[in-house]
Amino acid sequence: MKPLLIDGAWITTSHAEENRNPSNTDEVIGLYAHAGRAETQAAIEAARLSFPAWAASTPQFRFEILNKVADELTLRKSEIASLLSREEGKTLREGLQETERAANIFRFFAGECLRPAGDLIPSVRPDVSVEVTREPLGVVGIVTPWNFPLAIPSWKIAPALCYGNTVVFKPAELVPGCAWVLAEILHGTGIPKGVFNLVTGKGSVVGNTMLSARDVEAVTFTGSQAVGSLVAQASIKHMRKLQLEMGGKNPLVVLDDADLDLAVDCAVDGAFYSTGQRCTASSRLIVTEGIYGRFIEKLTEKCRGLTVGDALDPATDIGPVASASQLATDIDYIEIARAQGGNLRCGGDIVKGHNHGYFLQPALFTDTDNNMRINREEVFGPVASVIRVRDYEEALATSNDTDFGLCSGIMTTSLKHAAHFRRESRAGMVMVNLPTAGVDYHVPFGGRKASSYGPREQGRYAAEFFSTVKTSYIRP
Ligand SMILES: NC(=O)C1=CN([C@@H]2O[C@H](COP(=O)(O)OP(=O)(O)OC[C@H]3O[C@@H](n4cnc5c(N)ncnc54)[C@H](OP(=O)(O)O)[C@@H]3O)[C@@H](O)[C@H]2O)C=CC1
Ligand SMILES: O=C(O)CCC(=O)C(=O)O
Repeated sequence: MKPLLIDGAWITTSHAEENRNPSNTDEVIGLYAHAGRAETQAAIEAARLSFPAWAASTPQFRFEILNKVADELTLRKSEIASLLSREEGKTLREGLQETERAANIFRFFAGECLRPAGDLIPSVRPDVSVEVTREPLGVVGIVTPWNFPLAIPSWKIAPALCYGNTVVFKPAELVPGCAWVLAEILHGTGIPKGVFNLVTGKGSVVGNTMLSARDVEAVTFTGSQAVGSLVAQASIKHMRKLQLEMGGKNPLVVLDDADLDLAVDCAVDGAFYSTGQRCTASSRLIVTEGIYGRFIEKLTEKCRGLTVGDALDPATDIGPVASASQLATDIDYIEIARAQGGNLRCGGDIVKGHNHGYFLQPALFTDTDNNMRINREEVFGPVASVIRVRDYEEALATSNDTDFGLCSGIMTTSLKHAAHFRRESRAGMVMVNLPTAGVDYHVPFGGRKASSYGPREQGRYAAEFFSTVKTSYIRP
């Protein structure tokens, strides 16, 4: 059994669960301890007790710890990427990219430990100066989803530790393996005991215990809207600092003047790579009349050419869906879209001959309108739909007509339209002539409306969530 990490010690439990490879469900990857209430409370207590010393540690010490994690992730990237692909179903190429991204995130925040923070401001009063400093929050609870089992934990754990907080980390039940490797690496750096704690287990047990604990000063969560709102309700009782990253229904607008090949490539990448299981996925393709026919033809041809298969097979373009329940959700939405009048142009079938994995041929719908459920609700699978519009104005209005606001994109050679879209799109991130998915690791990440709540993640903006500001008035 792979144990929990609490207060610097590996702890086994009376209950453990196995995880399996979604490319081949006969393959058991490992057996992982499931924490109960008592273990979760012990992890929170360890994080509370270790906080003062970690908060007071030198930036150089924290820099060295985070840098060692980056080095180790880089050194072990092939092994870790292969585990990621076996556990979550991303292709090996995508697994390697995610592992490199995690290493870069730790390296970035190692550097952040050493960068100046704060301001010295003259007061409006004579002989007084104002010093604005940043301080850590305390114990931070980290709750993550399964779709980026290494990168999302990294972009929460690295800044939490960088700014002097201690951590209790609860990964998604589906992907304990990547979380465990991250814990093993952190432990191996010589990080003081209790500063980083791993509690694998159920959201309803570990997550709930974390949310009801007074000593958890802040919670950062990525996952579904349904669980996000539970996290918010539980946290508000404690007036706890909160950061939520939830779903998206991201539009990719394709205008008449777009480079056709580039538009098709970006649509395929954004909609279907990583099996469409990205909150930044381009699930709504909004296409103007003049390019519609040519775009659909090329896109359909390209979709038909995608190879769905085992995540570790180098010939695979699209790995399996991550779980049986996600596959059932995808199939449900395909049926709903059909029933509401969508035309299933290609894909949408379970791939034959792969009985031991969750393989779905990417589904492309045409003849949909923005009011259909397929265009209003997040599917989180390899399912995309095309909405035909008259012109740029209708495309912009349609792209903004959504409850979500994570990411948006436009394919055009018109500087005027690109600039207007960048300004008027009501999303946290805007892409011009790029897929909506696939973001940099050193710049702010997050959205608007139902997609996100609280300060942005990643880059220097992460300081807004993971630290608090103190304003001191000083008369010598
Ligand atoms: N905007 C974004 O950045 C992203 C959004 N998502 C969204 O996440 C969804 C898929 O991820 P998924 O992991 O299934 O999402 P969930 O919301 O089901 O789970 C996210 C995390 O919350 C935990 N959790 C579940 N119940 C509770 C609870 N009562 N209290 C505290 N924690 C709990 C889960 O644990 P357990 O696994 O044990 O249930 C998991 O660790 C998609 O629908 C997508 O919309 C995903 C990735 C990124
Ligand atoms: O598109 C990306 O690079 C990031 C996506 C993401 O964070 C997510 O799907 O959870």
